[in-house]
This record gives sequence, C-alpha cells and structure tokens, in this order.
Amino acid sequence: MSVVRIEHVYKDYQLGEQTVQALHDITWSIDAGVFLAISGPSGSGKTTLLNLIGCIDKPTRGKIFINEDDVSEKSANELADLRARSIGFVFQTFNLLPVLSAAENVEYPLLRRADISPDERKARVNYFLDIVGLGKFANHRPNQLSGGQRQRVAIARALAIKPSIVLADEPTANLDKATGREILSLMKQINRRLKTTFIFSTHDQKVIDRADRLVQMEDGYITAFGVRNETDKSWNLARVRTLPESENE
Ligand SMILES: Nc1ncnc2c1ncn2[C@@H]1O[C@H](COP(=O)(O)OP(=O)(O)OP(=O)(O)O)[C@@H](O)[C@H]1O
Repeated sequence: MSVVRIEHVYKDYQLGEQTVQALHDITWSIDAGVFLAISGPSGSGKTTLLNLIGCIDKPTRGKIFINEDDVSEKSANELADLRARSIGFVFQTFNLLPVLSAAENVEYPLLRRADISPDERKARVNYFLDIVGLGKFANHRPNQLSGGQRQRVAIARALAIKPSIVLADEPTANLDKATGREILSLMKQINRRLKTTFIFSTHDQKVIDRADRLVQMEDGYITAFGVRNETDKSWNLARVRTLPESENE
C-alpha cells in the first residue's frame, strides 16, 4: 500500500512580482515501510516536497494522498489533526523546547491527543526514550544534552504519536560525522523494528548510502528514482526526466 501518493503536484512561491516555481509536475507513490532519501542540490525542492508531504504547506496544483486520504481539500484544522496522528517530524536544528525536559519534549505532541490517557502518555514517553537509548536522561533539558542526544529526543518525540511516516529534513546536517552515522543507524533500526516509513532529505552521500529507496531532484523536478539492490547494495536507478535544455547547460 502507498503511504504517500502524489499526483501532478506543482508548487509556486510568490516573491513580490516574481513567481518561483519550486516543484514541477511531481507524480510519485511511496510504499509503506521504506527508508527513503530525497537527494539533490541546494534549492532543488527537497524541503518544499517534505513540507507538502507533511501537510505543513499545500500544493499550488495537484493532489496528495496520505494513507489514501486526499489531503488537498482539507481545512487547516483537519490537517493539524492528521499531522498529530500520522506524521512525525525531525528537523536539522532539533527544534526542542528549551524549558522542557527530554521526557516533557517527547510528551508534548501527545498533549493535543484527547484519545491518549495520561498513563498511556507516560508509558509511551518511557518506551520511546528507551528506544533511542535515553532512558537515563529523561529529566535533562536540551542544553544538558549533546547534539546527538538532542536529535535522539527529537526522534523519540516524532515516534511518540506512533506515526505512519517520519519526515526528517537533513537530520544529520548539524551533527559531526560519527554522531550523524549513529543517528542514521538508530533511524534505520527503528524503521526495521517498528516498520515506520522514514523519508529524509540530504546532500550527504553517506546518508544516501544507508537508504533503501532514493529520489533525486534537480530544479524542482524529480530526475531519478532508485531502489537498492539488497544483494550487492548497488542502486537500480530509473531516470525519469532530462531537464529542459536551458537547465541542462
Ligand atoms: N517561502 C519561500 N518563498 C519563496 N521561494 C521559496 C520559499 N521556499 C523555498 N523557495 C524557493 O524554492 C526553491 C526550492 O527550495 P527548497 O528549500 O525546497 O530547496 P532544498 O532542495 O530543500 O534546498 P536546501 O538543500 O538548500 O535546503 C528554491 O528556489 C527556493 O529559493
């Protein structure tokens, strides 16, 4: 089943008089359970695409389905509800609330879920802090944690709602290489263990090398889809578009 389906999506931004075409005619379907990297140079449209999949922003044209539910026509409240139930976010800059402890940060997205009891909230906080290896750091505030530990808290926070998708925008960009590798291994373990779909953007070849699906972007177009060959770990790349002449030069 597709966890995300994108049909002929365009995204334009208006900058004064100028229209910036950030995405052009994206059609794509993402299978549940994949560990997927979106790669491409700066400005190619990775963040824009993640924001649309995460229902933080709406396409200018086209349709997006999350778990086969058409989100294009939903109201802001309906989208907030969908995000609170189905989509976890991990950011390059961690985005933890500095006055809250690690446990309180993980609990935070659960507070808007009336269907989750206080006992269940506590149980989930403990469970997901353990999963990311931070059970002993529950009472630490973000400034008492290392960069890697902060990103672990952010991953636990993303997972606490038991989302079908975790979206991560350059999750290792603010970490040193070794810590970045650890965070990626942790995300991959969680992907295997909980079958959560991970979709992350990156410039980093080492990060791309850990993915099992790949989408390459350039100038707002998807230029290739990749599927990892599990036997020899090579990529089977299907090129889907050559850029228009002027953009190829
Ligand atoms: N809010 C905005 N207003 C106007 N233009 C925007 C806005 N957000 C993004 N853009 C433009 O849309 C295009 C795609 O940007 P986007 O941030 O999606 O790229 P990216 O691949 O994520 O880049 P990076 O790797 O640098 O984060 C760029 O040309 C960018 O300048």
